[in-house]
Amino acid sequence: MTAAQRPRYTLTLSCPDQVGIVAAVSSFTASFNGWIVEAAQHADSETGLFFMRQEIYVDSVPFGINELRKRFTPIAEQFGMIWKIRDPDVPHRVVLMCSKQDHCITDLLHRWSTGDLKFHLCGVISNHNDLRSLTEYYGAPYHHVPVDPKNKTPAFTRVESLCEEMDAETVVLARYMQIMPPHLCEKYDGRMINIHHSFLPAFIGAKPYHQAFERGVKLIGATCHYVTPDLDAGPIIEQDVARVTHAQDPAEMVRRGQDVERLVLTHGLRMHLEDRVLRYGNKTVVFA
Ligand SMILES: Nc1nc2c(c(=O)[nH]1)N[C@@H](CN(C=O)c1ccc(C(=O)N[C@@H](CCC(=O)O)C(=O)O)cc1)CN2
Repeated sequence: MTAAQRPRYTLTLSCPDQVGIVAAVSSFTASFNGWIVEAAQHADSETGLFFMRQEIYVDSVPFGINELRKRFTPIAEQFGMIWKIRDPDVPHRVVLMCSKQDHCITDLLHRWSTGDLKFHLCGVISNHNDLRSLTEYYGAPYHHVPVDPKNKTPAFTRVESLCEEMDAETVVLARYMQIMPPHLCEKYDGRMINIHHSFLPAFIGAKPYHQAFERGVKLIGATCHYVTPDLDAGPIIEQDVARVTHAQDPAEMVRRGQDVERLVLTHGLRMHLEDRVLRYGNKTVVFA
């Protein structure tokens, strides 16, 4: 087994900044000869918040994860931490959502099938049937939930019950082209991820490439962000851009943009799955 394959606990925390946090957490780990293989921290001067992420070899901890959490609790309480220790033996349960565009979900399904992206795929939900055969090729359950534009409530009630039945921890909108109702955004706050096909905050809403063409931009892009009730305004996880010129029409912009979208979504999901994204307000710390 290589070092990279050696299982790790992931500890993430945020708390009011003060002297002694790193010392306290690191001394805690050292007190039982815990082996820290990765550590990162950020002190945000604007909010006075402190963020930390540590990876600790599981086999260096002489007791189980429940005992580890129990022993860490007094330190967390001392510093007023919001914290989590993730068990690598418990796979991250993910539901993917899509509409008709296949470039993002194809990339996610392939990377899931090869183990490049490590998560438990609970299933795929779509408002169209176009991507059923693709999904079933990968052996994943496909749930067609059509959306009636005149009354969307039944569809999103079904989406919510499916996500509950599948015990979804994270929901990924892989070019799912419906606006999620506020109650679902709140229920999956910080656990619903979208790929928007523009370099936000430019060109929110529908048809951003056409908006970009009309504006004559020289860069197009994609943004992976957490979903909030405010459309395409949630905390940003990852972004990237690609060059365009006067010579590209909207169709070519879409083609070039799709390569950016799929990589931005994959990278953003990877950061989320590895607990590298810590959210505060409408911003994030990403310990890439
Ligand atoms: N509550 C939120 N829902 C969604 C977000 C979000 O940030 N908050 N991101 C969008 C994705 N998106 C652009 O990336 C987007 C999708 C759909 C629409 C839209 O106007 N859809 C129409 C229906 C279009 C159709 O039927 O084809 C609508 O919902 O009325 C705008 C932006 C995903 N959802």
